[in-house]
Amino acid sequence: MFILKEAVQKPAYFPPGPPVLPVIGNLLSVWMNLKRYKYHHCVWKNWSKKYGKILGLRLGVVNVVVVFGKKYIKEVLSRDVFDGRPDGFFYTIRSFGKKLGIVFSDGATWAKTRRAVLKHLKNFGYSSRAMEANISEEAKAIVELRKIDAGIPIVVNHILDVAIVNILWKLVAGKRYDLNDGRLTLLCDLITKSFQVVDMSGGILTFMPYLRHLFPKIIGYTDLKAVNDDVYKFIKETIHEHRTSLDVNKPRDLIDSFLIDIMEQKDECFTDEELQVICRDLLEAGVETVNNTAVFMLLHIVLNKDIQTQLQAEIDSEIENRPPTLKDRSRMIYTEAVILETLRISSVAAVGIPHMAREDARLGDYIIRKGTFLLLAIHDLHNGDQWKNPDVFKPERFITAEGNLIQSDLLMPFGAGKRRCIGEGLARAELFLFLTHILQRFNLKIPNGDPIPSTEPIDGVTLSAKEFRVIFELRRNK
Ligand code: HEM
Repeated sequence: MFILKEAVQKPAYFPPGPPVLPVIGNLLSVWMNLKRYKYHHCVWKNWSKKYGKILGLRLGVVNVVVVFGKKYIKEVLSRDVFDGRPDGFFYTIRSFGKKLGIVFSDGATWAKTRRAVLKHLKNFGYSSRAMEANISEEAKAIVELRKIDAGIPIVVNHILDVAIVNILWKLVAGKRYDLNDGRLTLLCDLITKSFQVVDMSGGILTFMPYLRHLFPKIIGYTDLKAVNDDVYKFIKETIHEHRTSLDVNKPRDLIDSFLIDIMEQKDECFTDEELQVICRDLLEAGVETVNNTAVFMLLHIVLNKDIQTQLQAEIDSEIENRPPTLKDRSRMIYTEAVILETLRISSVAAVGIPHMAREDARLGDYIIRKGTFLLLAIHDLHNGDQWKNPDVFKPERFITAEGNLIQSDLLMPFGAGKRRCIGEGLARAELFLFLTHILQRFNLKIPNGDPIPSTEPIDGVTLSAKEFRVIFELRRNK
């Protein structure tokens, strides 16, 4: 086979990486290494052992750099020159072929959109007591539903996702769905499926987009298109309902407020398409991440009986039988440590969300050319040798000898800098309230005869847990 070390000329000072082939670059080696290492983030990690903390890849015709270690990850996250988002087909197919919304846009339009979305979310209760009440209402609904099937084994991977949509959708669209709502459940399943066919680098669809005409199913195009059609049908209907009942003097939620911005032409970037992509960004970024983390959290708890017992002891002594509140967090160090340990060991955003160099810039000893995609090795930062026994789920690593919580700067599940996740506060509040509500009422058990569930994730845009069953057994006197 024709493999030459520098068969394709890499730019001067490009970080070192595996040999590249003409046209496809490293794509063949990625594919072959995936067979061995199973996960994209493990392939990058293995190469970084040989080539260093700033790993240079050529995927198809795109330069991709994977950045390892706290120092360089922080540097990328804090410098404006690296705060772009990739242009590839995978990223823009979800937004009408353009850079719209918050997650995959950049420059001045992104900054304006991010500001406007945060302002509107706050106006409707984001980060307030109303949001807490909203999360608690959903946590109670989850508990009520589990009481019905208490004692019966159930697959837990999707028992939370409609509740998570509801919490966001109340702010975005002023709406709540029944936790068994058929359409919402299907929509969540479709989003999950589409997240599992591609990884965050955008896969073949970004690097060789023309292959979608030849192998649409294999490279994930069929699933992405299906999710596009269904998600936008749902969003367009929701926006239409809002438009037909809009009172410009009484905006009810984010969609109403944005429709008013569009009517008043406050800015040329406020368009109907922009609003649709914002809704999609919030739905996808805010549901899959929280659901996957919460499911991993339940998995670690069901696998570690001692941890479950300690959590329940803390809940019983600090909360007793009243509903949990966010105020309880400051006293519930062990519960908070379990959440941090889950965010560490099961880092669902394994390489963050890709950044892009907006100009040529130096990073370490290398020049990162304008347009280079930057993936951040967050999973490795959270699971590397810098942690003692990183493969062991041990909440105590986040607790000092005096019993205080440790905020480690090696833990960056939500990114950092200007593009830091806008949902961090919401996600942390959801994880706390879901966990405390559930363990206050139930013991979680693996059904007799079921295999011990694996903590090995499913690869994808975000990592997710493989399907497993749990019995929710009502606690005595609860
Ligand atoms: C455990 C849950 C979550 C995790 C682990 C997570 C993680 C992340 C990460 C790593 C980024 C990229 C930061 C960067 O580019 O440097 C991000 C961005 C983002 N997240 Fe989250 N997230 C979570 C929950 C949420 C929620 C609940 C929302 C909904 C409000 C949300 C909305 C967003 C948005 C809109 C962005 C894009 C920000 C931008 O590009 O300016 N996320 N998140």
